[in-house]
Amino acid sequence: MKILKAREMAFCDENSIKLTGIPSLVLMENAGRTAAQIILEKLDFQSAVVVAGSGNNGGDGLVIARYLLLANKDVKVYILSDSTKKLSEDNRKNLEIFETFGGEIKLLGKEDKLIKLRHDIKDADLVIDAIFGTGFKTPVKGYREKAIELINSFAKKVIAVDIPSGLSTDTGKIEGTHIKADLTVTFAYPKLAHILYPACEYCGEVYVVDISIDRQYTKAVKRYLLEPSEIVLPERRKNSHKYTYGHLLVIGGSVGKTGAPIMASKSATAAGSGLVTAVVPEELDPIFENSLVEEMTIPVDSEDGLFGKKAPKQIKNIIKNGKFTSISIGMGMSVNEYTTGIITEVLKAKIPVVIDADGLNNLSVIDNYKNILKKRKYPTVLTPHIGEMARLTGLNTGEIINNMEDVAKEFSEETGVFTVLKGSRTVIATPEGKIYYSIRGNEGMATAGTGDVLSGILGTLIYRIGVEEGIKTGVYLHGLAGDLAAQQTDTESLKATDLIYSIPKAYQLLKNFEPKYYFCYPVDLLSDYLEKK
Ligand SMILES: NC(=O)C1=CN([C@@H]2O[C@H](COP(=O)(O)OP(=O)(O)OC[C@H]3O[C@@H](n4cnc5c(N)ncnc54)[C@H](O)[C@@H]3O)[C@@H](O)[C@H]2O)[C@@H](O)CC1
Ligand SMILES: [K+]
Repeated sequence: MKILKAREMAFCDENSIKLTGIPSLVLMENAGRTAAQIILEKLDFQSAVVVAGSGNNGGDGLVIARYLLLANKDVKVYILSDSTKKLSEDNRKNLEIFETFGGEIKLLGKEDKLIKLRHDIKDADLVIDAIFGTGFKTPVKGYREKAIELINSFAKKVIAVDIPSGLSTDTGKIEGTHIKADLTVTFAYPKLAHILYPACEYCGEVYVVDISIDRQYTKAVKRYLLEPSEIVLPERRKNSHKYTYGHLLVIGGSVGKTGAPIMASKSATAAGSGLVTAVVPEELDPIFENSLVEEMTIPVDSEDGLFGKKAPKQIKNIIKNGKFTSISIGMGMSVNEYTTGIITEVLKAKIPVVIDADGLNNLSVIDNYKNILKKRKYPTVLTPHIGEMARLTGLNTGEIINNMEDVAKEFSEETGVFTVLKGSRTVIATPEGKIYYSIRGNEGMATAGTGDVLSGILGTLIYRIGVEEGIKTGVYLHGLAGDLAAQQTDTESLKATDLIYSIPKAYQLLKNFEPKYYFCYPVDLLSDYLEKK
């Protein structure tokens, strides 16, 4: 499913109304009725206060209020405006319909009625926040801000219509007072604020409902949420052998950092590589031999436990003479002139390459590395975290954190590589400008080695199912393995090897996943599966 920005949603709404001919009141009716249905289904309550703004979000709130009234709930409606003349046309129309159905509204256009609002919020089982939606412009001030504060302080449960009021649709940033919701019902598509941290933490569980907008008007949007129903899985054929499933070359390791390539190699086997070979510094080979059972090693020249002078040429020959199907390089390889030479050789390989960790640090010290990437004719995947991206681009970490999507997109478009920019919400950018987000993963994965696990998974899957699908599935599988591992332990104690052991279960969950939602579905389609321990 796509993830939209406010203007992309508005463009789609406007064109659906103008060109497809669906009346705006029908869209609003669909939005409000389906939201009411979710509220009635999910929550046990008798009384509700609807706090509505003057725009179309408020109009949705009035439709919800009508359906709650029809369901025999006690409904009180506050409109945050001093005059019905200031309401949007569809809002006013729904206000009139609500009154015709016997509903009562209170106009709250200045601070004088806040005490009454506070009293009603305290009395009610839940509050419906329909103050601002996608038309919100920060900041919120005056009595509206106070109303939001009252809701946050006294409501037993808060349901946000479209987006918690006070959050900006297009970013994860928090810029002022905003609603803290327990549940959000949004329309047609999720928006960035529902997905990105920290804003998404204030949305509660997010449901997306279809309101009959015409989706042809979002064709230009190339930003997607990875979904279990769309994930492509590798397949095993009965009549096959290990070479059918690829031979991944893992290159990495140095004294003190042997675990990194070991975890990448083991993850590759768990992700379905037919064969895995780790190229490692010779002096450390016994350590690798000891830990890697199913995986092979090729020791190359080393000095003081680091890749040595002859290593680049040896690796060049290994790649040339072996029948490898992809390479994952960088984990724990350290940075010196020889390792830089190794990266240069690897970039000449005529197979897909995943570069992570020190591989990226080596890359960033190569003059003109962007040109080398641009000229490379075979798929390249870079998996930087924010610090590595800062070294690659020269941007400071703050600039990257605040513009993850744009930074990844520009980098991929400029260099022709696939970028997996890792963070609390990993962003994938393709050379053609597509963006993918995954909502899988958790804070427990902010621990050493989880990146090495991702390198091994990606190295395997970009061969098994193609580069773009391999990255999408790999990132999702990695996050899901983390979520499953977190259920077995505590997020404090989660460790990278737990992820490797959870890969089989993650595969099974994805293989057995059956989408059962139409018109209305949670953003996290696996939430039911993951809650069950
Ligand atoms: N046809 C459509 O476009 C549809 C829109 N829908 C709803 O309409 C919403 C968007 O409606 P609107 O564009 O009318 O915008 P909103 O209802 O989100 O809010 C805009 C209103 O609030 C005011 N406002 C914005 N920021 C403010 C601030 N900081 N302080 C005080 N006032 C502020 C604006 O002047 C305007 O009156 C969506 O979120 C959704 O809930 C749905 O009904 C589905 C159909
Ligand atoms: K809202």
